[in-house]
Amino acid sequence: MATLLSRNSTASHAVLKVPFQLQSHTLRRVTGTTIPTTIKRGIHTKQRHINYHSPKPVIIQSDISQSFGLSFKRFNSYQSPDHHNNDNNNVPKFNAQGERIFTDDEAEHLLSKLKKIWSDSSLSEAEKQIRIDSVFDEFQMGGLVSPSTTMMINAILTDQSPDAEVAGQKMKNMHLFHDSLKKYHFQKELRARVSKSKTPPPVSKWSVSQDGASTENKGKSAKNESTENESSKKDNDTKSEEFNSSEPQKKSEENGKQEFDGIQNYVLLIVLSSLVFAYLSGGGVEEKVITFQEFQTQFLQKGFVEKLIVKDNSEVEVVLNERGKAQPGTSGNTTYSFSISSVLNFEEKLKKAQQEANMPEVMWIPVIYVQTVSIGKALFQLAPSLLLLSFLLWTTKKALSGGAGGMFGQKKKTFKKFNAEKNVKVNFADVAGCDEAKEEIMEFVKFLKNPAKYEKLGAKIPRGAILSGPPGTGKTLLAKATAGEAGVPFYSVSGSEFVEMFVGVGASRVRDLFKTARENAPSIVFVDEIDAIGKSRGKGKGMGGNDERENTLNQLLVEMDGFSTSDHVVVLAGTNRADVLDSALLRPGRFDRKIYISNPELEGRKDIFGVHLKKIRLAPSCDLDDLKGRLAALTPGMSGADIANVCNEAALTAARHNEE
Ligand SMILES: Nc1ncnc2c1ncn2[C@@H]1O[C@H](COP(=O)(O)OP(=O)(O)OP(=O)(O)O)[C@@H](O)[C@H]1O
Repeated sequence: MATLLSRNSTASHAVLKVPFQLQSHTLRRVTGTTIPTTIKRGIHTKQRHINYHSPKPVIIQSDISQSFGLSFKRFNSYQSPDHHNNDNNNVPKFNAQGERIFTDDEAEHLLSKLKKIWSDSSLSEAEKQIRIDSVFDEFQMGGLVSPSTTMMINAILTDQSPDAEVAGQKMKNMHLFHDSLKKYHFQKELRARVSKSKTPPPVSKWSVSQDGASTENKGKSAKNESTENESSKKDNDTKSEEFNSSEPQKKSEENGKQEFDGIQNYVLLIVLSSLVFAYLSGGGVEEKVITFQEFQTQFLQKGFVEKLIVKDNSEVEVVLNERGKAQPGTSGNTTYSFSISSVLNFEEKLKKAQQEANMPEVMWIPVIYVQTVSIGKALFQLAPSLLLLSFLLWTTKKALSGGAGGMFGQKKKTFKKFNAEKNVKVNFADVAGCDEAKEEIMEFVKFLKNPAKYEKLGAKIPRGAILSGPPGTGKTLLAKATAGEAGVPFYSVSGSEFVEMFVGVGASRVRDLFKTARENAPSIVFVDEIDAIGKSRGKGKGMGGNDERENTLNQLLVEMDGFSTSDHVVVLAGTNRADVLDSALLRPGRFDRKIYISNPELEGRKDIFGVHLKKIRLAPSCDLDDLKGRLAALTPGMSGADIANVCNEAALTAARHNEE
């Protein structure tokens, strides 16, 4: 019989050549009004032939399998269902090749099940496919070019149900059936490959064995291979007669099989490399921005869109279906997106576009709305607040932990680090003159050396002494010599060091100083320039009085009250202005000894010259006693510091004149 219908179509990735041979009762329906137009409009069909009573079998030839590198089951010839099957309707029927054959009722039953799933809008695409897979399993559905598929196509084309009478519905059912079946077999093939890869690999023909088994294996392997090759060859020969383009696929299968065995050891490496590469290259996803018109003409109208994802109401991502992804020029790694000005506007345009494409409402593209939270974007938005918060936390922490230390590059001043001397080398011999002062302060030395002697008698040693007098008279030197004589640690700090711009810092330092002294008792604390903090309180109020200074003084008073005589800490303080000190400081129980050190008299100056002239090199002709007497006579009113300076200047002058 002559060809009933033959038509070339250009738009298809899966080229099908479909000569149909239909049963006579089917052909009667096919030759009616519906079928030819339906066939003409079918996609995926490049060339179709419907042979009326053709002696040749029905052949559907597909290169879909090549597209996926899969081998779908084929059949060689269509034979009558009655040929090898019994008449029991409940028993599935198979042809001579073991392929499933449907009766008309079975095909219609399967179709009705499929239609029910396709039209269930409550299911996602993935859920639909899972249900379809189980239905196909139940019916033992054959491959894309099996008799069962032919019968299903026939059933779709000759569907007499009312819903199939809608214009274009049969064509859509064809598409849906084709897609579903393709996915079903694709999954099946993948599962088969995975299970195959899990089985232990056969002994390689070139594997080395210690015993003779290798030869046998080799022989077996070779035999199997030759058998396989033979059967493969035979199969090829048979197929080459009937399938015009089966050769490339067969080669691909053979090559794939060999390579699969050969490269399975490298799969893990490749997967890992791919993952690393994908990670480094941003997942290998290429993003393409398109216009709405491009989306409409290149994707929507061609039926390549599975769904649309509207992100943040501003961008639409186009998710392609399998056919769309398989199109030349597109790839699974490419995402297409376009921008929208407003969701309403977009919905209107999409609706219009789908109507223009004559898509029935049930087939309209599903649209999903998502709100994406970009970490980078969120961080960018929060950055100013975070920065401000961090700065506040940092400054607060600094102020609390070390006072002002660190905030403007200052480090926390610890008395241990800067003004702590545990082995003081200075003693009273280094302090010349001021014998009265030495006598008075000697009492502290004795107490610190042997406190038990005083405590036994119930005597309370004075807590502290204020050394006052003109600058450079040796107050600090005397305090240090006291520690040296007593052999106790000496902690000294200047009053001005307590005063900082931050509230609470001075008081905190006083606490630290006394804490350290107590921990290392017996010890001597020396506060130089105590007038910096110990001025009478209340003066200067109303003119920006220094509350911080008063806080520091209060803390000093508290600390001096706080330790008992058993703490064995003596507090000495130096000042040039004893008259301005707060009376609270000077009361008994605090600085109850006031030791005045004036500029040295003649004898005192003579002794001081004696101390400092010893440190410099004198001319051999000089008599030290004579010299220091004469110098003392020449320097009335000079302080100890002045005398030390005179001696030093003399040494410098001698050095300048290259004296030896
Ligand atoms: N009596 C002294 N014997 C030996 N050297 C002294 C004497 N008095 C002062 N000097 C010398 O003068 C230097 C300064 O002395 P010191 O710092 O003790 O004076 P001060 O009274 O504490 O001064 P200020 O009141 O300015 O703090 C000492 O390092 C020391 O070399």
